[in-house]
Amino acid sequence: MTTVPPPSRRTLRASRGGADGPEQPPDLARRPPRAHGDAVSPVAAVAGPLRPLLRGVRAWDGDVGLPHRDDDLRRRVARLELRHAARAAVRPAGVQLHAADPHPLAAGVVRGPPHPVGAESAGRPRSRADRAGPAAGRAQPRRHGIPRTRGRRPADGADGGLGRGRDARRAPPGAQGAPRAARRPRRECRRRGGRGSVTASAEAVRAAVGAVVDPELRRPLSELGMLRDISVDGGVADVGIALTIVGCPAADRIARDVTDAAASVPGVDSVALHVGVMTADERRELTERLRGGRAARVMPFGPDSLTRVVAVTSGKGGVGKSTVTANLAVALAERGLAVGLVDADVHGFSIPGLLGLVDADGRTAKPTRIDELIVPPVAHGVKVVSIGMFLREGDEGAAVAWRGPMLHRTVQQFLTDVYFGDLDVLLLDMPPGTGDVAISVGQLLPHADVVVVTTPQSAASDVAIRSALVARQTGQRVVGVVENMGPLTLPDGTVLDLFGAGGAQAVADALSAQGDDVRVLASIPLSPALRQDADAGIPVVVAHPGDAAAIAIAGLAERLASRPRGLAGRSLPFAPR
Ligand SMILES: Nc1ncnc2c1ncn2[C@@H]1O[C@H](COP(=O)(O)OP(=O)(O)OP(=O)(O)O)[C@@H](O)[C@H]1O
Repeated sequence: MTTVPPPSRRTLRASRGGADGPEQPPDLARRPPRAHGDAVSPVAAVAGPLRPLLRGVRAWDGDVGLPHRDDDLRRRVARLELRHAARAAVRPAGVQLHAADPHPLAAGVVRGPPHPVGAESAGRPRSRADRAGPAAGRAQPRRHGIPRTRGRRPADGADGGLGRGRDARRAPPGAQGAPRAARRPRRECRRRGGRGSVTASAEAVRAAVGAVVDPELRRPLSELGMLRDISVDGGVADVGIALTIVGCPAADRIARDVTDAAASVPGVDSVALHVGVMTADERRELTERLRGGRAARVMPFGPDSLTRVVAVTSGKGGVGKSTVTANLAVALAERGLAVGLVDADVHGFSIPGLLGLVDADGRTAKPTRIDELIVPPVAHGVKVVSIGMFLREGDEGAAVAWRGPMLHRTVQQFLTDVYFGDLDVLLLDMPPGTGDVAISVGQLLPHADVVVVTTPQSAASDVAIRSALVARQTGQRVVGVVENMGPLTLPDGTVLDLFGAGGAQAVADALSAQGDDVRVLASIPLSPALRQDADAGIPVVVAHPGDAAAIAIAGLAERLASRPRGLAGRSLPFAPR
């Protein structure tokens, strides 16, 4: 993947508390995240003339306003979509986060523009399933009765997806047929030379295709109910799949992986792929399954959750908290953990830019919406959500000027409506200081661990102590202090300590004196490489893993990952008599 440095990332950051920014509605699930970079969505263009017909319909389905209940209208819109898509698959102008797709779908397949979902830089170790290709993800013998160890494990889905534990509810293998109107023309893949006398069975093709992992949902297609009719006739595999939504940003990759998986089955000479779209009922069933039985809008990160929640905070702004958080998230993901990252710095969001989720034109990757569920983009193995992804196109540089209730609702929705799946670690990039968001997060996640970032300077460390004390007041546990922008060793061996030294230790000592023992977890030096990589949207732990700052961050990840979770707020697995 070629990631083009977004030169204007800094200018994209919303200024804190500016007054002229557009007030955004707080209900993110009602906002229609548009396909990334889509200048004019083909679906929107089609649905536009139908708007008057749709008026008065209360329940909206997908991001183009299709009504749930009017099936006839749905079919008409679907037919129009097909016709429109056959004319042109819209690509946005300008440079994209992905290089051009070398395997474009056949004309007529509705597809969105390239999307950084699942975006990976060249240097990032890929998940086991990714590394080995689709065939390697083929159904493995399931092991029953063996307790899962948390900690190091392959990326979501690579080890059986829904079978991962608590929220497991398996989808029926194969899915109901797609409506005829949603059928897409065939994508053909012909193998030269054939496989001699081997005869492929439809079951073998279904197993291979079903094991393909959806790059957004990170679960095998068979468990997501995305398989349709699959048959084999004389070496030709006829494979039907259903995407979750029209214009699914991951459509290209799914189609490619499915075709490759089917073609890898011995005896298959060519593959004819039919791409449809799930019905509203199927989507509803899917979102319920993804929630694992949890009611809509219920936070999955409560005290009994197995996900460790770590809020990264600072007293002062500009100490490198967001940069450290983004790199820490990637470093944890590189260790094989399932990691989510919530950019709770709503006014000063910068996480999308730091993780390469902003393209050269300043467009931020958009989450995919499946009904009420928001599927976050994935960057360097980390599922990311930020308010920057919900701003209207063209508004990315505008200020987010919200007061407490709006901020609270936004953070709450990030935690309830975004589908993170089964996470090992959820990191929150907190705004600096002790404002509304810090208090909201304290209320919503009182069992969270807190890491305090400070520079060595006393001006920063003094304020950092205060923000840690507020976290403690809400019940959160301060697990350590990170010193950033520490002394830098120059090539001639001299040491440049621009911000002095010892600030983090002072914070740790002050907090230990007033409560639990708090240690300095890492000292990250000033690093030109870290700064340049941050501006280019590539975490330094990926771009320059040998840099002293990257090594310090990797050490921080190691220390955090090996640290046991606190039991505060968690119910014990027995009842006293
Ligand atoms: N160790 C470091 N060496 C050099 N530059 C750094 C280092 N850490 C952070 N920076 C740079 O410092 C600037 C501020 O970093 P960042 O935005 O992460 O701070 P922050 O604490 O999150 O700020 P805010 O709270 O205002 O969002 C960025 O330009 C970043 O690249």
